[in-house]
Amino acid sequence: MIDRSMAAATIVFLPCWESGHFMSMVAAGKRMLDASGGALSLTVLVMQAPTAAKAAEVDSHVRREAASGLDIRFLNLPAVEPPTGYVAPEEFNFRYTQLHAPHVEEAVAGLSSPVAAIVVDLFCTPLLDAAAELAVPRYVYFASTGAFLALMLRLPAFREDLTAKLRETEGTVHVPGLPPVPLPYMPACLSGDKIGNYEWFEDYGRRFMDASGIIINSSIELERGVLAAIADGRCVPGRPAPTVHAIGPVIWFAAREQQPPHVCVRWLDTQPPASVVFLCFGSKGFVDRAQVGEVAAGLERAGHRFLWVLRGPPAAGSSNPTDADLDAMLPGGFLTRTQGRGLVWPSWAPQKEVLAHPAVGGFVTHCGWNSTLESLWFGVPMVPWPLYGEQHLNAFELVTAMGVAVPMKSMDGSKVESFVGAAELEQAVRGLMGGTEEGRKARDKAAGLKAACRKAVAEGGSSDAALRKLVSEISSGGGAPPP
Ligand SMILES: COc1cc(-c2[o+]c3cc(O)cc([O-])c3cc2O[C@@H]2O[C@H](CO)[C@H](O)[C@H](O)[C@H]2O)cc(OC)c1O
Ligand SMILES: O=c1ccn([C@@H]2O[C@H](COP(=O)(O)OP(=O)(O)O)[C@@H](O)[C@H]2O)c(=O)[nH]1
Repeated sequence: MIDRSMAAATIVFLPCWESGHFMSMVAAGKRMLDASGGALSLTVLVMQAPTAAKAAEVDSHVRREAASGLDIRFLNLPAVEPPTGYVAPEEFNFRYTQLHAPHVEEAVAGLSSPVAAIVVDLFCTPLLDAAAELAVPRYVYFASTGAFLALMLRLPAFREDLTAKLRETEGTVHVPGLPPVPLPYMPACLSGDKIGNYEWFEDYGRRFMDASGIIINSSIELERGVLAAIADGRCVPGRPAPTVHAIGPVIWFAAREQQPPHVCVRWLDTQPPASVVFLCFGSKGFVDRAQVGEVAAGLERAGHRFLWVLRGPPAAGSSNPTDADLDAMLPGGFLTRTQGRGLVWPSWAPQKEVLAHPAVGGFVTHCGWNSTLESLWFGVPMVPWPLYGEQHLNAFELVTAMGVAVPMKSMDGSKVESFVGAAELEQAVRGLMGGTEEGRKARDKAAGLKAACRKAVAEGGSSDAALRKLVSEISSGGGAPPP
């Protein structure tokens, strides 16, 4: 039980430095604060990001959120020396995170408020050990899909089976709650020549079992099958998985009231309802010049209105795309030929405002989970173009389980090609914008999931109920004790 005579108990959050993870977790924390009705505060322990650019991004999030007036404290952890001699980003991330363990212990020991729970990002589970000594409930925040969680939970127990399967070039993998998943839809780090990263990923999955619960940015309505499979113990044989608290969609909106509308929004204001296809590929997405040519030709031939966020390759030492030089990247005459019916935006775009706009009728997306949830929140059907991470699995789920997306030919059946030809983009865009029965069905399904998402987080909805139960569990000190 938490001692009420002391300061409000605090939930300690340990987010990953990637913006999509960091902001998703802070937004979830705000919901937890709100649901606690003042019984809890939030302490965010901020690891210094491994690059200066990422550290600056995190810093700007922290400054903005710290000024929000909510009961959130941000504490910077001391910097650590980045590991060397790693072979994969997953290994780097694991080791870099783990190096923060003593700093986390020290920071938590120094807090003046009692600690009600510790919540770590899905890629920071090495830090669950640091929390073990404190005998408080410890949770994982999972900023991706239930399907990806089901797969990660399966990795340790099915090591032999799965590694053998993943080394093959054809076949399917059983992700409980999903139809059989063709191998090319496995997260990139688990397939082909990257299989050596299996053990790092397996370790993340194994550590999930040490948590008192897993808080996921999803909802029963979006992923009933996989969430039931996890709850029924179909992922880890002989041992129930921790309770999964599906509190999503968690989406964060920036306040822009004081600013004039963005150029993209002003352009959309001049377009007819549901007439524009939006193309945007997340915080990391860019394509090379050859691929740009195919996209341009595909859009020209499809004949629909479009808003295309086109970014340039990252500068040396960075993984973030740069603003694109449109004249250098686009085929000659493209902008003139498509004037009036297309806008190519070379920089960061206000994606949520774009998806919320009535003129937008479809979204060609890299299937990052935040982008996907934003699309569903506004009822916009998608064409998946997965790029990295778990996005191929997300794409499979959107097409096969949710029915809200129209696949490109390059993603049909058992193969996923990353290079997309003009003809297949043209065909998919035509379908998405209502030219095929498949596209019309995807639009209807997306409208249905829009309603379901909003119902889930409204008072009395499934995600709202899960959030309140979670917060009540944490504030009464009654979460399942860590094993
Ligand atoms: C966006 O920037 C980064 C993303 C990742 C990243 O890496 C990754 C690696 C894997 O082997 C498997 C993954 O599943 C995976 C996922 C992943 O993150 C993305 O997170 C987003 C939330 O911000 C979103 O949910 C996307 O769908 C995920 O793909 C790693 C990274 O650096 C370490 C990034 O900069
Ligand atoms: O031009 C852009 C590109 C991305 N985003 C936002 O950045 C996040 C991307 O997160 P996601 O999980 O989809 O992909 P990631 O960038 O992590 O791969 C989402 O909230 C998008 O709305 C945006 O606002 N403008």
